[in-house]
Amino acid sequence: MLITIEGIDGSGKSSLLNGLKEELSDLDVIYTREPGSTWIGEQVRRGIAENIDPVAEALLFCADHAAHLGEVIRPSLKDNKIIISDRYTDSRFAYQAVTLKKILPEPMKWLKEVHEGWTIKPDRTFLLVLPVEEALIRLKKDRDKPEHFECGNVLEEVLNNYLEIAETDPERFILIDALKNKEEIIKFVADCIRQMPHKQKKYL
Ligand SMILES: Nc1ncnc2c1ncn2[C@@H]1O[C@H](COP(=O)(O)OP(=O)(O)O)[C@@H](O)[C@H]1O
Ligand SMILES: Cc1cn([C@H]2C[C@H](O)[C@@H](COP(=O)(O)OP(=O)(O)O)O2)c(=O)[nH]c1=O
Repeated sequence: MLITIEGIDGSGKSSLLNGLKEELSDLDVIYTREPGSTWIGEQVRRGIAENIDPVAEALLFCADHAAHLGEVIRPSLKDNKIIISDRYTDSRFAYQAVTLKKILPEPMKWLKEVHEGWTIKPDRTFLLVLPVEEALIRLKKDRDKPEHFECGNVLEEVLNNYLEIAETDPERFILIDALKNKEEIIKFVADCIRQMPHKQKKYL
């Protein structure tokens, strides 16, 4: 079972994941993230830090996703594990549709085509919905957070993309009001995960 957590920078994804580790400690869960912790993930972070060409950056994120699928997602699904990923494909759809906007005529269409045929769709996605101004306040408090997208306008567009994507797939998405307190959010998501039917599926 593949569960993903999405939202703009500072929306509380890492906090939620950490909380779930405790709340779901009796379950055998694989926690993972994109960009990943492999050498490709390191190159993605380097690309972000050095503000590289947006197409190069988008393709690095895709390469990282391919490695993530090969190294973590597919093997864990084969073992019938519960996987919870901090960011996944929707991050590309939400963020790169903005960064590629001035380069490609239809970035979202391009991004969907690039992923077609090899990615694996999550069973459930929790989207933390937080107003950009609150995210910026939270991020300012965290000095160690990347500042790549700490520009309100970009995050505003990213948030809108997320909401549009969620609208097209209401069965997969659960929207969370990220203004609620951490404990309440963690408890709600943990309960949702416990209630999900965990059936054996066949994956490539
Ligand atoms: N529900 C919440 N209410 C208030 N502050 C929060 C909440 N969730 C997270 N935070 C704080 O906001 C900041 C960013 O949270 P974080 O989990 O790192 O977000 P992300 O991983 O999405 O960037 C951290 O200082 C965190 O403690
Ligand atoms: C996975 C992914 C992340 N990103 C961006 C979102 C973040 O600004 C940055 C780093 O991600 P991350 O380390 O998850 O940052 P945060 O914890 O603040 O959300 O990379 C993309 O633009 N596209 C992607 O496909």
